[in-house]
Amino acid sequence: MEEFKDDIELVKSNINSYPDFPKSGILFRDIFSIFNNPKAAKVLDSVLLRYVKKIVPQTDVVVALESRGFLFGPTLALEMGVPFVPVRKKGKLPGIVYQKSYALEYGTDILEIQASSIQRGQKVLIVDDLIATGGTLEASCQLVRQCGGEVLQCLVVMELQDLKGKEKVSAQVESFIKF
Ligand SMILES: O=P(O)(O)OC[C@H]1O[C@H](OP(=O)(O)OP(=O)(O)O)[C@H](O)[C@@H]1O
Ligand SMILES: Nc1ncnc2[nH]cnc12
Repeated sequence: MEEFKDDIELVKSNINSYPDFPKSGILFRDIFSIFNNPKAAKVLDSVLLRYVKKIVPQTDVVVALESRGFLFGPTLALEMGVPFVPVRKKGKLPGIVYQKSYALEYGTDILEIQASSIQRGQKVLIVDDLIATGGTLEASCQLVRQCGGEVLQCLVVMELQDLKGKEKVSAQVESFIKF
């Protein structure tokens, strides 16, 4: 991670934080603010790609999580030349789906994946903007495995360390920015 330090500092300085959103007591870290500064967005894209090429080059499939994971997953998959697969909230994906209920920092929900989206044995990188309690990533790991995929690693831009979300996830989780 040392080689990305300066780039990460630039990205971090472009993340806006909002107290008491969407609920009282939550300090909301807004990933969209990075995209107000094209330089910061480009730097982040480059950090993600360099990291993946170096650490998990064997990735067969990139999975990203609705909705903020979609800011990074499809681009990364295109750049790596591998398929992109979405995990979405309940009722949005057509065809046969697997589903998993989960809890997150400010509520509960159900996630789904298309059953035929991953081939047995494929190595999967899961991408999202942020880990808070880890509920979303853990549900996604379980969905990928239900499809027959092997979770190589979860990669997030931000980690809310106090919530200890990594402890809930049954795969390695890497984050660039710690709050
Ligand atoms: O670690 P957790 O406690 O599970 O929380 C992290 C998740 O919460 C946010 O998504 P959210 O469900 O708010 O959906 P959105 O991306 O559609 O806004 C965020 O983008 C992560 O996916
Ligand atoms: N504090 C937070 N900021 C942004 N997204 C989140 N998802 C869960 N907790 C969050």
